Amino acid sequence: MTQTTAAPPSGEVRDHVAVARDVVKSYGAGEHAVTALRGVSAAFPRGRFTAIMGPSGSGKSTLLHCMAGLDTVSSGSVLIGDVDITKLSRTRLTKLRRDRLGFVFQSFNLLPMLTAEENIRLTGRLGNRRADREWFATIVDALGLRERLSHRPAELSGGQQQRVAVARALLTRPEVLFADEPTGNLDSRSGAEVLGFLRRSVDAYGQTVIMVTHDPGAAAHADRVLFLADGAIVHELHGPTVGQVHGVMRRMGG
Ligand SMILES: Nc1ncnc2c1ncn2[C@@H]1O[C@H](COP(=O)(O)OP(=O)(O)OP(=O)(O)O)[C@@H](O)[C@H]1O
Repeated sequence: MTQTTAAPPSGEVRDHVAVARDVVKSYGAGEHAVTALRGVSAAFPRGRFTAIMGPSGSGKSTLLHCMAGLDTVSSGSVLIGDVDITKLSRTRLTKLRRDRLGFVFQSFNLLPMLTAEENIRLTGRLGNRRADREWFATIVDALGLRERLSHRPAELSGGQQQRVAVARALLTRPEVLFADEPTGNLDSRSGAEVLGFLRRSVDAYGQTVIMVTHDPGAAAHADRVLFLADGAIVHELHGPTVGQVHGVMRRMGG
């Protein structure tokens, strides 16, 4: 197995909540085959915010989906904690996703007939213990949703709907929150609110966040930015500024 500097030796896996090892992903077969990931290795530290950037078609969403068990890999492995999810049966993978991972997508994916509160509680796995009630209240207040809990999605702005989706994703205290273009459908002010909350969830609650974005301003909220080009990680920034992210994207032609 080839290993890049981005992947830790196996003894260090416990410090990384998610690890990709030499992940290859091809779609289709024969002359129509497209290789979206060409042996990507990357480790995602616990309690850190990582952004994934790169030109359109570089493999960002494919990497996120493979890391989150939403898509299969062609070869290589993906660890969540110490579990290689590429080896799990479909049933066990579904359970792991439900129990240990959270998801936020560009489209908010709320159920239109349910209120904001019902959408947030949708996973149905929050008990009525005091700690659970307090966590629900903490998230709702931090996201400014207290006055909106009885509203249906159609009665909420895009930014409010995405905040409901973020609340739903965080309610189960996932080991990793995966976000695919979470601000892609939002105006810049609503986007900044959602990003500010993701940042606070990392700083205040130790949340691990892995986010795909096109937006250098969004990526600058992260602790680290990985840059993909043509299915491979080609650059990495720590403590990125908007200007630095722009600079790398410009050099990549993105
Ligand atoms: N289901 C699929 N079937 C066939 N090819 C696919 C599929 N999904 C992605 N691809 C291809 O894999 C490559 C990487 O796609 P991916 O969506 O991961 O890129 P991306 O960097 O997220 O792009 P964008 O920024 O435009 O969303 C592209 O060439 C894309 O056309």
